[in-house]
Amino acid sequence: MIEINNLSVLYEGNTVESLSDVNLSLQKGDFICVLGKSGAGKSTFIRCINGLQKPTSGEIHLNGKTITNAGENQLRKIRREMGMIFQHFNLIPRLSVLQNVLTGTFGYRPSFKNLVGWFSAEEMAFAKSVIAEVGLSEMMDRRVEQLSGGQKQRVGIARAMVQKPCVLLGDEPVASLDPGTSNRIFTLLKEMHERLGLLTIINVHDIDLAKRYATRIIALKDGKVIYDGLPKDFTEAEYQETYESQSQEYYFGSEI
Ligand SMILES: Nc1ncnc2c1ncn2[C@@H]1O[C@H](COP(=O)(O)OP(=O)(O)OP(=O)(O)O)[C@@H](O)[C@H]1O
Repeated sequence: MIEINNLSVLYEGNTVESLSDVNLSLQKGDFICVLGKSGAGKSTFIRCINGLQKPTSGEIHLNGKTITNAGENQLRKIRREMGMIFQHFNLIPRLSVLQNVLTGTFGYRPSFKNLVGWFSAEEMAFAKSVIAEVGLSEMMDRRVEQLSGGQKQRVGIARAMVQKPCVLLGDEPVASLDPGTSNRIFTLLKEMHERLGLLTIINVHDIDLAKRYATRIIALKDGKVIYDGLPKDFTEAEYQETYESQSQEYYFGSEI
């Protein structure tokens, strides 16, 4: 589904690459958690996949279409297929839940319709059904600035789902949320992932979440892939290599 060949990124002014010769084949059905310590290249990786960051060299293909050298028009079409959720939600605070979710349809609409804010009955009905799926039907008309962090991320997920994506990308989507809320958001993401047969790729700092929900873990270190495999095989040795420190479990035993 997504093929990544020899991907490297050297930001202007840097002497060290932020991604270095990354080669991966990512398949429909993979629920991938990308791990790595701060600065390892996780955000750069996600930003390359959705075309926000041009690589210095290498290519990314989504279902045969090249993302990395696509022009604006082509990129817009490709981006429709990729829903994205963010750490800080990237919602419009003064707009309602429904209005925010409807912005997810913009990639499919002629721009004059976006300007006048006209939505078809079908678009409205679909947006409302997705809002129901994320459990926010009661709050449809509430401004998002009045919601909790977990509720805001549910709006973010609904906005991504309204795009009818085949790929869901998340750049630290639970980093601002408490552990219980993070778990509920991951449960929702996994349910959507399975029901819609997505490829899901999420950057996360929480190794427990990755081990509980991912079907595949990719670990980055200094811009290189140092682990690509099953969560169960990501053990203390892999943890230490990724984070250059020992896990809490190692210090306290497996009872914590
Ligand atoms: N726009 C930029 N210009 C220059 N260097 C950058 C830029 N964006 C990121 N970098 C550098 O690239 C490296 C990887 O950054 P990136 O944000 O991808 O890491 P990360 O793993 O997502 O980190 P974090 O977990 O802290 O978000 C870092 O050394 C960072 O300083």
